Amino acid sequence: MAQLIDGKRLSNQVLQDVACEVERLRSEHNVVPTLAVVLVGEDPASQVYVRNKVKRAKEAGMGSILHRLDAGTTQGELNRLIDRLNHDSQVHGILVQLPLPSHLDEDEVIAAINPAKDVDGFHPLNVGALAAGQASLVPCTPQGCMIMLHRVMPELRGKHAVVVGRSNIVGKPMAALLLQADCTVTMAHSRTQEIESLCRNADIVIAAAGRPGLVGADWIKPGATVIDVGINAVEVEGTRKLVGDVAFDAVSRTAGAITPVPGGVGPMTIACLLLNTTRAARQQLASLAPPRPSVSCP
Ligand SMILES: Nc1nc2c(c(=O)[nH]1)N[C@@H](CN(C=O)c1ccc(C(=O)N[C@@H](CCC(=O)O)C(=O)O)cc1)CN2
Repeated sequence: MAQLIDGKRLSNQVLQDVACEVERLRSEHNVVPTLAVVLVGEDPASQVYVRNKVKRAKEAGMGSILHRLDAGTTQGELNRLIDRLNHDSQVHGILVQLPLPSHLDEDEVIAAINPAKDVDGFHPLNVGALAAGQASLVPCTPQGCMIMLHRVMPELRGKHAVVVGRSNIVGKPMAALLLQADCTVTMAHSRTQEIESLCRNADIVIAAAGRPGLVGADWIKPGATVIDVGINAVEVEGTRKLVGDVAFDAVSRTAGAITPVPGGVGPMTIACLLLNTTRAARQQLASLAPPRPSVSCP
């Protein structure tokens, strides 16, 4: 049976580190890292995620401000709120919960966020920096996946990883992070041919396609590590249930290690969001500090 990678437990460890860093920023610099969360509309899943983000931020001693806007909010109104948050020195991180109602342009909203406060790591400047292997704010879900992977595979160098799914939020940044860790990376998607045999050759499979139970036991090499990013609500015998993109029971009998859904990648996403907020606060503090003299004074 595969080793279970417990996202709930690991995320609590990350959140403890976040709480320590929050306390350091407060006691040493009188700064309370603060996250502004923007939710537009009434999407039920988004409301749960946003509530959890605000709750975890408070538990870690951070500031959090929730901006709930109604579903009819215009692009101009949303852009003006982002502009206000960009210029608010008490706000260190800005997150706009996705998806937005269809009349709003997500790309325009993301591009309007100050890249230094873009704790989702979705701004084109942060995306480009990650692709170029430069320091940046890294998207939360892939960052959480890397923490989980490192727990069971301390040495990633030379490992063959297949990422199933090519979204901007998960697939693409995930591939960039695996490349940075010296993995050999294959990206697979709905048009990929022979996807099963590609995965069967992989040491690591990241399932992020958004298709319940897509990855079966016959896709997985014995002993491989499987990270399930899918969070799909399905009805089983009249009851709503959350399942991943991986057929968990079957794959657990083949894989070496596997993440569950729920209790896997989801909690890590929120923990990494708060980690990014402390990093953004620290970075903003450093950019305010007077420059140090480059030569020593006599
Ligand atoms: N601005 C963003 N929007 C969205 C992101 C994101 O990273 N930034 N990711 C997803 C949703 N998401 C975070 O926002 C998210 C999804 C799921 C979970 C989570 O903890 N899930 C639990 C189950 C929760 C439940 O019972 O419904 C789990 O997997 O155990 C956290 C965050 C899309 N939008």
